[in-house]
Amino acid sequence: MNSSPVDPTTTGAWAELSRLHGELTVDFRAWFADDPRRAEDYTLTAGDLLVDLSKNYLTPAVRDALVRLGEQVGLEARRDAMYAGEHINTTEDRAVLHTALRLPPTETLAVDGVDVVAQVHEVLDREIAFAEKVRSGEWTGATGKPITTVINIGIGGSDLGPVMVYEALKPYKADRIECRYISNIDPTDMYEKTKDVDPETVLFIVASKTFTTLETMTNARMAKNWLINSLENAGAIESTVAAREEATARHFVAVSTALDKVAEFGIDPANAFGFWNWVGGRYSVDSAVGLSNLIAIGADNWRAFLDGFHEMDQHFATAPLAENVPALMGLLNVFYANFYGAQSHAVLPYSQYLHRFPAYLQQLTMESNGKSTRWDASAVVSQTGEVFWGEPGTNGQHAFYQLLHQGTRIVPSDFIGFATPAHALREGGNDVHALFMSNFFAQTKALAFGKTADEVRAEGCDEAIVPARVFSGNRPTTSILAPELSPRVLGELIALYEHITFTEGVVWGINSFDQWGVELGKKLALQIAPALGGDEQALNDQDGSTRNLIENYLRMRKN
Ligand SMILES: O=P(O)(O)OC[C@H]1O[C@](O)(CO)[C@@H](O)[C@@H]1O
Repeated sequence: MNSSPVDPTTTGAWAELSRLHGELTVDFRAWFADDPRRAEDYTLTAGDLLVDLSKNYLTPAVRDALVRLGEQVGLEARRDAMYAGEHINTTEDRAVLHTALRLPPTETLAVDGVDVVAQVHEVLDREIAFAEKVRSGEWTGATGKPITTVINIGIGGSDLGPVMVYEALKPYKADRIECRYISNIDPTDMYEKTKDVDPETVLFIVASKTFTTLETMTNARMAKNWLINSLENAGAIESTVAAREEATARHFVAVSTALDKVAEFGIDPANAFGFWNWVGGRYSVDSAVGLSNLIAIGADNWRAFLDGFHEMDQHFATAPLAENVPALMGLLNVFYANFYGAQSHAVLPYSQYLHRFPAYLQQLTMESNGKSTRWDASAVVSQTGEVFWGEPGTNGQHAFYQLLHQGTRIVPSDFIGFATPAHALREGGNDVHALFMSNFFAQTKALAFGKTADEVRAEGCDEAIVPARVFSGNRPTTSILAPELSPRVLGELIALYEHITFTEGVVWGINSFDQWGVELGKKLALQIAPALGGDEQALNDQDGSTRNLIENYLRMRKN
């Protein structure tokens, strides 16, 4: 399975797409007028998601060619290899099995001789038991008070997923529990998140796959000092080693694949929740990394969340490519990136609760596919990766949509909306959610169909500014609609983008599961840190620009 990837540019499908790209005149007005069934024909479902692809550069011939591209690069075989636990993460010689995190307990999946489903459910059951104790108040801090604040300390995949899910599922969370997230090594993050916290009722979750990440371990040590000092200064615990150990055990738990390092940190192994090296950090929110979310929303909602992932996993595994939503969306992204020169992709959730979804997707997509090397170590043969970005509607409309509507670049955009809001407020007799969703539909309509010069003129516009008020239209969007933003639907959405990312990676021949590109900066930071502490040699070892910057930094610094 890890033999050289197919060079996509040599496939018949690529040649066909190239030909179609050259011939195709995208004209959504004409395409919809000529084909009354277009909307239906290109609207698919996956789980609870209705996905309207009709405002994309799809014709029957393009769709066929995209499907053939998937076939010719071996998308289905590689997907099956991933699901079966083959070591498709070549540079780390690992299986890639986030899909096993959501398999029902009735399934089995032997990987390297071990049933991973049994392992997953053993940890899940322990997590659920722990979360229920915290939620019920049975789990108390060192002074006997129930936990009211959960602070997750982690970064990257050990933070972005949990924050995003916490924000997205706030309507499902227990009232008496608040979760906070400390990720940045900027000490102000720690300061702001702890300054008003009662140390007697806080629980820290140290989440780190490796348990070596500089930011997380530094913040975890700071949190431990803060906790012990705060409790001692308040006279809440004795100033003894035993009291400190007891306080650490009551107020700290860990999530990691490196349980030996968790014990070294002083966290009771009984309060550590493991996962496995076959779960990539950015694919880990549905592992124990989501413990803060499980505590917030409870076991039933958490199971529904996992069911949503599984539903999408099954769709990706079984739907024919022509109806396979993640596969088609991934293949379309390749079409835009490689044939239309699209460099970025907007994700525009029409839900304030999804305000961290684009940030979460940035790590998922860009850490996965921002690569120049293929899985057999050869150089890539086409542009790879897309810059994912976005903000919730309607905020984005008043910020960057100008570029989407009238800019010179093509920015394929995914609109995500929900039929029923968590809070159906009204204003002046109006249903505000309906007003909100009217904007969703209006934007996708405007992007697709634009406004001609004649239409502008018909409004009596001064001829001199007609060109500035023309909208070209023909800007591609995908509309994703779901009944409501429930735990299950959120699981489906996350898995959808995981599989879109995978699909793109397979076409480009990329190992989407390593992240060597983040290593160099991490190492250099460790070499540079002594220079900021006054080490002359370390300063002199730097290049001219870095040395100059550090000298200026030291001059400006007040303390
Ligand atoms: O969970 P860990 O091991 O602390 O790693 C945090 C993050 O750091 C990275 O390794 C690199 O940024 C991410 O892939 C990962 O999600």
